[in-house]
Amino acid sequence: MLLANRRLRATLPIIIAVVGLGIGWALSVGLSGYYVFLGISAITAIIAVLGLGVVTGSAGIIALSQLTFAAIGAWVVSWMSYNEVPGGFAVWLLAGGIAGGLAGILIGLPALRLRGVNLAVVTLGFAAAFDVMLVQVQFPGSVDGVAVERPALFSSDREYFFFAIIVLVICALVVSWLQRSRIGSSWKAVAFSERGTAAVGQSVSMAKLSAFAVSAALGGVSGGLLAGQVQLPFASSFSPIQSLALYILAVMSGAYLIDMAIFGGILWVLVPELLKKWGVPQDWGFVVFGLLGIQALTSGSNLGEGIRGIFRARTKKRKEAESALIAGDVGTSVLDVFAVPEAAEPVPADAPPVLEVASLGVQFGALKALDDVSLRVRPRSIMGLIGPNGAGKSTFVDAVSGFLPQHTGKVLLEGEDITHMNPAARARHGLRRTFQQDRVPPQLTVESYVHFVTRTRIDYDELSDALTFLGCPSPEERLSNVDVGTRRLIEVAAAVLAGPKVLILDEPAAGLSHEEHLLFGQRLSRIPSRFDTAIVIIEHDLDLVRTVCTEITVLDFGRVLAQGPQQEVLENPAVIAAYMGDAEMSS
Ligand SMILES: Nc1ncnc2c1ncn2[C@@H]1O[C@H](COP(=O)(O)OP(=O)(O)OP(=O)(O)O)[C@@H](O)[C@H]1O
Repeated sequence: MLLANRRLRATLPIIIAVVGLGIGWALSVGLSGYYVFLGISAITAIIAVLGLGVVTGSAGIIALSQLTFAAIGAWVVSWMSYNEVPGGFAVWLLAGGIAGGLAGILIGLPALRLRGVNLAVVTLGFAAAFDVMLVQVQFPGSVDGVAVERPALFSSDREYFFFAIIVLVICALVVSWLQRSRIGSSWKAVAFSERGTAAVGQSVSMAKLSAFAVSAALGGVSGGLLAGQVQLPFASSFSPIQSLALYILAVMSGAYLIDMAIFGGILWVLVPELLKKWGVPQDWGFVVFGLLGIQALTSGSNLGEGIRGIFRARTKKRKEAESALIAGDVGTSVLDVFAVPEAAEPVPADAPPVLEVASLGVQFGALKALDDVSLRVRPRSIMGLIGPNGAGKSTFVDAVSGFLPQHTGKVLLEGEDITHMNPAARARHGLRRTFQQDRVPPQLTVESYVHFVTRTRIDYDELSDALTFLGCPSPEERLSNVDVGTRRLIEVAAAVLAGPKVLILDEPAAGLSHEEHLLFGQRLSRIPSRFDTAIVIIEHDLDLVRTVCTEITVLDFGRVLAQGPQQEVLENPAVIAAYMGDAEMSS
């Protein structure tokens, strides 16, 4: 049943594409001439909105120049048609898309440094500047009235409508595939947390630039298609105000969902048409889109999420009822379910450390947050890093994982100096970390998140076993449906499954109940031998530290107060004094 569902989900885009083509063909022969024209306009808008769904909806980047990329695509197609470049319309369209994509990368470069309003200003400024230039330069052929040549097989309006449907289906399939791929996950991750993205070895710049490139390429294709539709394109079709309205439409509809991008593109054509029918100037359409956008931004949701929320709530209720029935039959301990074999060889006592930190120092202004901190982590060991609030534990994790490059001292991973690597490179080398705050992008499913973090596809059964062992929900579960405590467990599970040499966990059990804490401890203590991973855990709950840690390092005021085997450290009078007043210490 599960397998059948998974297969259906994998082939669903193809089935929908075939059905879409069928409907498109039926519409191309059934609609009257004017509606065919409107249909083509809707398709060009849908493709542009699909692009915005990638850059804004998925990657969370404000981009207000989508129709400028469309203008670039239209210009390239017009120029190639005017100069009779061999290959025909399909090749010109592809070239228009590539030109749009390249322009997107250029405009995306500032996005690596800018955010929010500043980025909005840059993209809108680019749109305005290009608009002025376009009015001067004009589209090739527009002055002497040389029309863009449509594809030979699709030269009539009806045929061109079907051609546009084919292009839309291809674009939607590509977007659907990208959204499900690791690169699509990186867009959603970067929208949620740049630090979280870098911590799993994904370049933040690459995630942002690829989103810009794909989005702008779709803009280019949309413009190229429009050039073939109108055959004599004009600058007024690509004005910055229209880009702005299209952006609002994408935000309002939730255009990272393909069906909602289609809905948004249809609205783009439908609203002005209705206004025209009612005798209202069509420009009032922008006001309508603006109001819908304000509603979406103030409510913090969009139409697509709203509709899906209703369906998900129903499915959740049904699943809860089903699992309540099944729960009575389960007798096996979750700890027994896991099938991954134990790592074979025990670690020799004189094995070199897998992580060595030497004389680490971090200064914030006058404050020495870390001062000459050194530690060595043995392979497959669990080291507890403890200390009072403000002792420097999180600063230590940030420095070791590369998020505080201004630190002094050295970090060696299996003897290799990684001090000068950025966080993503350190992660790829096998030093992974989790965060005190939730950094798990809620738009993903558990499976796609694990795929994103591990950078590889894990066999479904193996993944399910590992998730069960770590107390996580099933691979299909959406992260937006689980509570923060569980999301943090999933973060740990994914990091473990990435097979790091060293995994640093920053208060991983925060948000769990006391019983869950203890169960988590039991699970955690089995990870090093099963996954051949060493763990450094920051934890305030000394019960958990006692349960899982073989070695402990205590930080106080940024310095190492004590270090060594668990019992020895916890009985150290200086450590007890540092924790004085902390009831947990004496328990
Ligand atoms: N970005 C920063 N700028 C200035 N001071 C900072 C910064 N980050 C941390 N500090 C200071 O550095 C010291 C160490 O902070 P850190 O968060 O590492 O402690 P911690 O041991 O993790 O505390 P907690 O257990 O409360 O998380 C604190 O005095 C903190 O105020």
